[in-house]
Amino acid sequence: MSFLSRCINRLQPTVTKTGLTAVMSQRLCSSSAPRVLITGSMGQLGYPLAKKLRARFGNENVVVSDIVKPLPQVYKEGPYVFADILDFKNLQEKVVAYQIDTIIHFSALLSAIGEQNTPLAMRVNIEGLHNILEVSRQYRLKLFVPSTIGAFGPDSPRNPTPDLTIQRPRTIYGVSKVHAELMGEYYHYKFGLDFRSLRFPGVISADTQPGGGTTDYAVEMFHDALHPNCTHKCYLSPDTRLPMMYVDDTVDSIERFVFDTTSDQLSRRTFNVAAMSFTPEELAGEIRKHFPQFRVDYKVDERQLIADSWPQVFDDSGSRKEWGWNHEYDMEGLVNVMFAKLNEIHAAAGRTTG
Ligand SMILES: NC(=O)c1ccc[n+]([C@@H]2O[C@H](COP(=O)([O-])OP(=O)(O)OC[C@H]3O[C@@H](n4cnc5c(N)ncnc54)[C@H](O)[C@@H]3O)[C@@H](O)[C@H]2O)c1
Ligand SMILES: C[C@@H](O)[C@H](N)C(=O)O
Repeated sequence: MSFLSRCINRLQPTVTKTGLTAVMSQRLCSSSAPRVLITGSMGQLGYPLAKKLRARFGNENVVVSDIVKPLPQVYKEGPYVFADILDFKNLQEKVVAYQIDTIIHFSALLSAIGEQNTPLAMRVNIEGLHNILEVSRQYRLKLFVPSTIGAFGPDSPRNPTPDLTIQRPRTIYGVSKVHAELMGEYYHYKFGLDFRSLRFPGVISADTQPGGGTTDYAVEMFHDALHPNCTHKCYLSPDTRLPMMYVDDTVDSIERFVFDTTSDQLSRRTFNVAAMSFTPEELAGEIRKHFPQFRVDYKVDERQLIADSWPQVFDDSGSRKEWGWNHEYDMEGLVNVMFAKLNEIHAAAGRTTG
């Protein structure tokens, strides 16, 4: 029996004619390293994750995609492709051409920007997710879709917020993320899709900027502390407590959860992950240990209402127990690493800081 016939014989009888080709090509191409497609990879999380996965699986095995034109260096590091998640055929083509077996789906409009353009947020976060789920079902891919603290709302317990509780968010971002969690779980139980999701706190990073979230103030504070004025204008009140995480922990959690955890370790498909929680005033206090002259002027705006409906402290005991999650950075570690990284970036650009 030829290799090809053996592959065809192993196909499940329920697969349709179109699906047959998809599964066949998937099996013929399987090798030890996964073939990963990251959508929305030019945002805050995508590029750091791509770097980490490429170091482990090889540059060619991690295809980064977005709808934006990146800096020239991105093209030199490995495959970068245009993938609009609203274009189903375009997604199918990328999955087939690059022999993809895993999608990390990052494309989204975040909480604050989503409120400014609800129709677009619905298209990208809901219609786009439907395309990603369908392409993953059709080609039998593993699928990771991040969720967020924003998937909870004012009726949820806020301190701590457990994995399973009331979820009635009041932003289109939160509604679309609850939808993603439920649809992914439905595809898992109905079609056997290996869907996984982690709910992240606000992510803080030095070399990539956030894209319109409610937690962005925490990133901006670091940049402002290094500015000659050493002043930050904060759109949240001084005592607004929110869960936060350093980007290296975020990337580690995804790597471990998606690539080092087997399905039978998991009792469900969606988990909270946490690292620390702080208020603007507490972060400013930690920053003042490095820059004693650092000042914060508070002028709250509409993002306060969003923050007031979100968890203050996230209970991630499920992740710690079931798949061994453990964070590395607390608030002090975060502040140290952020200033070390930002100083490197400024030095490389020939700028002085402070
Ligand atoms: N950054 C955080 O604090 C945080 C926290 C929790 C969850 N998340 C989730 O993680 C994911 C990534 O977040 P991020 O901070 O990198 O977001 P981001 O806003 O920085 O990046 C999103 C990317 O999606 C792309 N995009 C928009 N429309 C698209 C389309 N039609 N097709 C393809 N790509 C499109 C954008 O060009 C952008 O590069 C999101 O799903 C977000 O909800 C992020
Ligand atoms: C929390 C997270 O989902 C994102 N940083 C936002 O604020 O929208």
